[in-house]
Amino acid sequence: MANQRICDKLERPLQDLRISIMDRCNFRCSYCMPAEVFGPDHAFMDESELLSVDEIVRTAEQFVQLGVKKIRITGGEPLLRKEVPHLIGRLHAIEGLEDLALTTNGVMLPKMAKALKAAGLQRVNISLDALSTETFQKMSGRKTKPQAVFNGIAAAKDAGLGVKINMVVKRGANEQEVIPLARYAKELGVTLRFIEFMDVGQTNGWDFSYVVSKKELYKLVSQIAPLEPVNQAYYGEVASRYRYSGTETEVGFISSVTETFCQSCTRARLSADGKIFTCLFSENGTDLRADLRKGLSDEALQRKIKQLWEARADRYSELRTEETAKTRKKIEMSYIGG
Ligand SMILES: Nc1nc2c(ncn2[C@@H]2O[C@H](COP(=O)(O)OP(=O)(O)OP(=O)(O)O)[C@@H](O)[C@H]2O)c(=O)[nH]1
Ligand SMILES: C[S@@+](CC[C@H](N)C(=O)[O-])C[C@H]1O[C@@H](n2cnc3c(N)ncnc32)[C@H](O)[C@@H]1O
Ligand code: SF4
Ligand code: SF4
Repeated sequence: MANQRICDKLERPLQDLRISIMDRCNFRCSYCMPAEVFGPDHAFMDESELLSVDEIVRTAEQFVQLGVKKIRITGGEPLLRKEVPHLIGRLHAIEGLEDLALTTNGVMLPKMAKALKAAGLQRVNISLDALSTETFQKMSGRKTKPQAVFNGIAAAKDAGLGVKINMVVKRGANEQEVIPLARYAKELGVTLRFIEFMDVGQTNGWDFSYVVSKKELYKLVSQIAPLEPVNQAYYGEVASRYRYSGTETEVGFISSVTETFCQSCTRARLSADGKIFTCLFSENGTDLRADLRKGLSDEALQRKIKQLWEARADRYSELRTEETAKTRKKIEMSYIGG
C-alpha cells in the first residue's frame, strides 16, 4: 500500500518520528537531567517497561505507512541500549523510510560507530557544550572529559556517518565557549548548531534570562567570518542554516524560544515506554504499548495514530510566556526524547 499523507488541524503533515529508546543517561546535564533531581534514587523505567526492538519496529512501520520519512533515535542516551545496531538494521529495512539518524552525547561512539554505520545508520548529531574540561564537566554533571566526545566525533566521521554537533547555550554557564566551539567545528568541517536553552520539563530551573538568543549567537559567530543563509534541507527543518562565506561549512541556530518554528512542525515523538506525544511540551502522551502487547492489528494501530495526529493543534513555543514556562506541567526531555 502506498504511504499516506496525513495533516493535523494546522495543516502540518506527519513527516518525522523521534523515538526515545532509553530514559537513562550517563550524563547529568544541568539543563536536562540535573544531578540534584536525577540522583541515585531516581526511579527510571524497568526493562519490562521499555518497548522491545520488535515493538519499536512495529510502531515505526505504522508511522511510515502514515507518511513518516525520517526517524531519529534519541533518549536519554540511546547508545546505552546494547541492541541499537540491531534496532537500526531493522528500521533501515522499512520501505519508504528516507532518513535514519541518531542523537547522542557521543561517549559510546568509539565503540559503536562502525556497527551503527554497517547496520544502516546515515548520520549522528552529537551534543557538545564546551571544549574546556571545567565547563564541559559543569554542563554534563559528570567527570567525563570532553576528549571522550572528541573521540566520538572522530569515530563517527571515520565510520562514514554524517556528523553534526549540537550545543545548548546557557547564559552564565557556557556562552564563553561559543567562539572556541565554532572554530573547532569549522576546522573539522562539521556543522555546529546552537540550541537556545528551553523550558523543557519541570526541573531545569529555566528562566528567560538564561536564554542566549539566536540574534546574539549570530553576532558572536559572525566575528569568525561573515555568514550567508543556506536553504533548508527539508520542510520543517528545525535549524535555520548559514555557511561561512566562501566555504561549505555550515552553522545552524535552533531558536525555539526567540524565533519559533511550530508553524511547520511535522514531528511526533514516541517515548521509551511506548507513549506518543504530539509536542515536546505535551502534558500527556497516548499509550500504544498496551495495544501492542494485547495484539491490536496494524490497521487499528494506524487508525489510532491517525486520529491523534488529525486532532493535533500543538504550538507550545508560539504560546510560551514566563507564566507557562513556570506553571505548565511538562514531561522531562530525557523521557519524551529530546
Ligand atoms: N521546541 C522544539 N525543539 C526541537 C524540536 N525538535 C528538535 N528540537 C530541538 O532541536 C535540538 C536538536 O535536534 P536534533 O536531535 O539534532 O534533531 P534535528 O534538529 O531534527 O536534526 P536534523 O535532522 O539534523 O536537522 C533538540 O535537541 C531540541 O532541543 C521541536 O519539535 N520543538
Ligand atoms: C535529550 S538529549 C538526548 C540525546 C543525547 N543524550 C544527547 O544529549 O544528544 C537530545 C538533545 O536535547 C538537547 N536538550 C536537552 N535539554 C535541553 C534544553 N533544556 N534546552 C535545549 N535543548 C536541550 C540536548 O542538548 C541534546 O542535543
Ligand atoms: S542532554 Fe542528553 S546527555 Fe545530557 S543529560 Fe540529557 S539525555 Fe543525557
Ligand atoms: S513546541 Fe511543540 S509544536 Fe512547537 S515546534 Fe516544538 S514540538 Fe513542535
